[in-house]
Amino acid sequence: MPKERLSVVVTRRLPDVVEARLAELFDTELRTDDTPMSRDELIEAMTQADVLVPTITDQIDAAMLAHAGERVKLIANYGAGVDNIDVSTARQRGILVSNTPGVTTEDTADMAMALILGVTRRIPEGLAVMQAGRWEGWAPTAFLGGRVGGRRLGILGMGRIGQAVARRANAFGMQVHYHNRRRLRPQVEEELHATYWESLDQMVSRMDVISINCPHTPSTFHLMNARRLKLMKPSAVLVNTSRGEVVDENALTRMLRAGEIAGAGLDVYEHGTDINPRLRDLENVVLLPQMGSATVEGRIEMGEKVIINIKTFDDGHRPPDLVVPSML
Ligand SMILES: O=CC(=O)O
Repeated sequence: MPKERLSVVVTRRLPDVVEARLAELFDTELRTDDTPMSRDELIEAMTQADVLVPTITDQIDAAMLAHAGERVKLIANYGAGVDNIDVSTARQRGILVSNTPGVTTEDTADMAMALILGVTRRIPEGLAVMQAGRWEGWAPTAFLGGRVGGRRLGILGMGRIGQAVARRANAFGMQVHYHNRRRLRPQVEEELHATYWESLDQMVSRMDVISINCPHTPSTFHLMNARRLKLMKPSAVLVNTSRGEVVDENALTRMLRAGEIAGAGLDVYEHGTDINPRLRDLENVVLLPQMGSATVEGRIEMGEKVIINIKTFDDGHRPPDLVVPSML
């Protein structure tokens, strides 16, 4: 008897090629409109399918997993960060969780660098002047930013993305420093010309630019709290392409407004789209709508990862990108 096809529910629209391949391989229910599923729809999907493919904006908490019943066996997250899923509870209930690491590393690092350049070289201010037709020509003292080369960059979280940011920063002549739970191997440190700081406080107080590249976990929530933000030099800039929850957004906003920090480049926010309105009208801030991993290539590769994880599971093996609580 032929094996029954695995049933898969996808919570959001994905790139066409990814949806087509999912539909070819599995008994797949695709989303027809590009709105997020409600809490009830997510629970229902888990009661009806073997595999749920959520995205990073679908919150899957313990209560939902408790309502999900016995059906769902794998949550194949379309995204590298899994802070949207209660991985420990899933594990306890025998549900596997996989993610899509690696494929968005370079794109996200590009965006971190773009934000560093955007803030220090005042790109949005220049763009706004051009778009308003207010440019009065070159002037020796107009739009003066800071030179990126020679600045000290402190990378908070030296995983794949942090290291990719370090490589770019080296190419721009920045001095690379980092703080991480684990120190890199000496050879990798040397390759990246990166100086390790055991004390995050000390690193923060000495850097010109801080780039946040750690995941959001209970231990990184508000790692950049008001006290630590106050340690930053008044001339320093903060860039975040990771998760908004790592930074106390209200404290950051207050300090930016008071001129206690020179600028910020943000791609992520503590409360999703509910951004502190006092951040929006600041000139020394570059705000992006969480587009760090938004490349055509990256989003297709994320889909390929999801498919490989499901297919491997379907074949009776351990999905290659299994997330276990001890990793978090
Ligand atoms: O933010 C994007 C991701 O976690 O993949």
